[in-house]
Amino acid sequence: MPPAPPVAPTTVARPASTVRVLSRLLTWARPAVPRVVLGGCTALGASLLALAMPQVLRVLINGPLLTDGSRRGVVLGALVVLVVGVVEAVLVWCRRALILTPGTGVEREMRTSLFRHLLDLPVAFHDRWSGGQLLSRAMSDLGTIRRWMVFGLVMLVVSATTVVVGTGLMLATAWQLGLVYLVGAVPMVWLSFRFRTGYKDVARRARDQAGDLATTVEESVHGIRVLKAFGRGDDALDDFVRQADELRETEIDKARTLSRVSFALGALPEAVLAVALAVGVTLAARGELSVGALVAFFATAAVVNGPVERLGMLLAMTLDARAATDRYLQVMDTVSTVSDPPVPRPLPPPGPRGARLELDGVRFGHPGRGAAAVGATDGPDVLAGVDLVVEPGETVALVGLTGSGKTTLLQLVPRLYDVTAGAVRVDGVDVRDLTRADLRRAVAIAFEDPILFSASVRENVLLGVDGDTDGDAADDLLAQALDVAQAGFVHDLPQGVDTVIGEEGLSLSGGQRQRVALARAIAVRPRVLLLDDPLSALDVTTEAAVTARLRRVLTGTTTLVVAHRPSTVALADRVAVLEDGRITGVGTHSDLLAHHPHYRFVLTAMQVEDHRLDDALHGTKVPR
Ligand SMILES: Nc1ncnc2c1ncn2[C@@H]1O[C@H](COP(=O)(O)OP(=O)(O)OP(=O)(O)O)[C@@H](O)[C@H]1O
Repeated sequence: MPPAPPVAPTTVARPASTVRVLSRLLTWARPAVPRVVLGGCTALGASLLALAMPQVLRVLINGPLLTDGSRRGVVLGALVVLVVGVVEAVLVWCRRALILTPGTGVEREMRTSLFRHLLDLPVAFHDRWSGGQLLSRAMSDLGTIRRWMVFGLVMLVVSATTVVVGTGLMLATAWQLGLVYLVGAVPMVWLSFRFRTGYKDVARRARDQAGDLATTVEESVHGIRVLKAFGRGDDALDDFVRQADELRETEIDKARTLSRVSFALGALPEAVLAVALAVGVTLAARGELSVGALVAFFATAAVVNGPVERLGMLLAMTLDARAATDRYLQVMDTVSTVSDPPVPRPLPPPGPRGARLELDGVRFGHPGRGAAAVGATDGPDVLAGVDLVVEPGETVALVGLTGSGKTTLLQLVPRLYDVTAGAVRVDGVDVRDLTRADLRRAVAIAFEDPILFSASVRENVLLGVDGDTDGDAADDLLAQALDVAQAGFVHDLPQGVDTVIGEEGLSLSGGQRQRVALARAIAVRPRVLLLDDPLSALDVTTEAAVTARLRRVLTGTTTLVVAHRPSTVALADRVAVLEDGRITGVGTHSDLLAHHPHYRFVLTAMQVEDHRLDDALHGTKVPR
């Protein structure tokens, strides 16, 4: 069963007012403003023309119709109505044509900015944010913002203006009836205000729950093999249904809140008009109001009532857009703590034997899940003062018990995380003083769990190689990297190195994926190669062959390798023991074996694990 998705952490204090939040969309929407404003003007023009119609009616009724019965006047009036109607239709079409394209442009721009920012944010951010929450921000939240921008915003402005102008016209046409309408508007304004407060929170809750649901789908699909293998499909379904029910409840809550206000905004104007009708007819009967004015008042009220009834729906769209914008800005406002220095330092020219790697008093603790800020280090120190030097061209194996921090230490070198104290230096330069591009050209890492992309073997292996490397040089790098990583099997794939190896390389075996991932690190020809037990899925013979080739070919590379097996340790020049967050011993395998009790303990644990795997493979009972 997939773990419950974490609640997305809040990373910045968010502005409270809806106008302020939505106005920040201008950062991306600025190029679209002229067309949106023009579209809004045409929509407003159409709406004002609709309001003009009753005035034409009034003139017609009070003039040619009721007084002299002139046919010419009636025909003229009818022509005016026709022209006004046609112009109104043209204006509505213009609004749609003007606003459609810029809306999609803004959505695209915002989506690209979000993706760029996600790529820039440090691993610590991605540790704490679930994929579904980010996916729902990139897709449905941005869709909501686009719809609001091209329809909700424009129609809200147009409707509000129509209501104000229309009420003014009603007052001018028949002030007594206008006053009745104004009195009726007071509860409508109050209701709208109450609606705003209630709907805002529920709109945000629905979006967060939709993000959690997306996370559950993503995790379940990702872990489908585990769910099936352990027969936990029903549990996963139960979990999904529970979350889907929660979301449904929230959506119903939203719909109820909206329908209450929509009902009130639909019924109240009608009730007010009923009162106005009674008053109006009485006044007309007494001769205090002309029939033309009475008809014009009600025709205007009919035009105004449409926007009033729509106000609830438009307010709901606005509050949905606010919730979506809040969620979008929550990510965009997160400042990347791992960034390039203002004045970067260059690396000295590479030496013939690789770089000197130095860890000096390095401390680091993973920020706890749900921490308030990416840079927060409220977790305990995993590394509590690591001192280690790997000389140029040297291969050092890093050993320690499970969870001692070996992977964490490796990840500090290419700045996947930044140290909280101390420094990591490559050829004497603090990695934080280098641009990330320079650093990642100098340092390459191969992980134990190799992530391959849905692309050809060639693209996967050359991922870290400079894009402007010419074709032949890239082919050489590819061939050599595949050779060193003993990944010759790729030539037997249907299209050789051009075979697309499927989503995350799932069509390859674990050992094959590891070798392609290792080739990817080697192809960079880095000064420092970091291997996080990247050969764990290989048999001992292939591992020995790979390591021997590595040592022969990568003479200009300094290697730090996390070792989980005695066979990996044996291939290193020196071994460093990580214990309680510190390096407590560095030396050759035999030195440490003789003098370092913790090393002996770790090695014994490795051997037991190795035998257990071996026995398991050969069907022998494993003593515990
Ligand atoms: N992303 C993370 N967020 C929070 N804690 C983490 C994270 N990654 C690792 N840890 C914690 O840091 C500690 C060190 O983990 P690390 O993976 O570095 O150990 P390791 O020595 O490589 O373990 P192993 O030998 O099992 O691979 C562990 O207690 C682990 O739970």
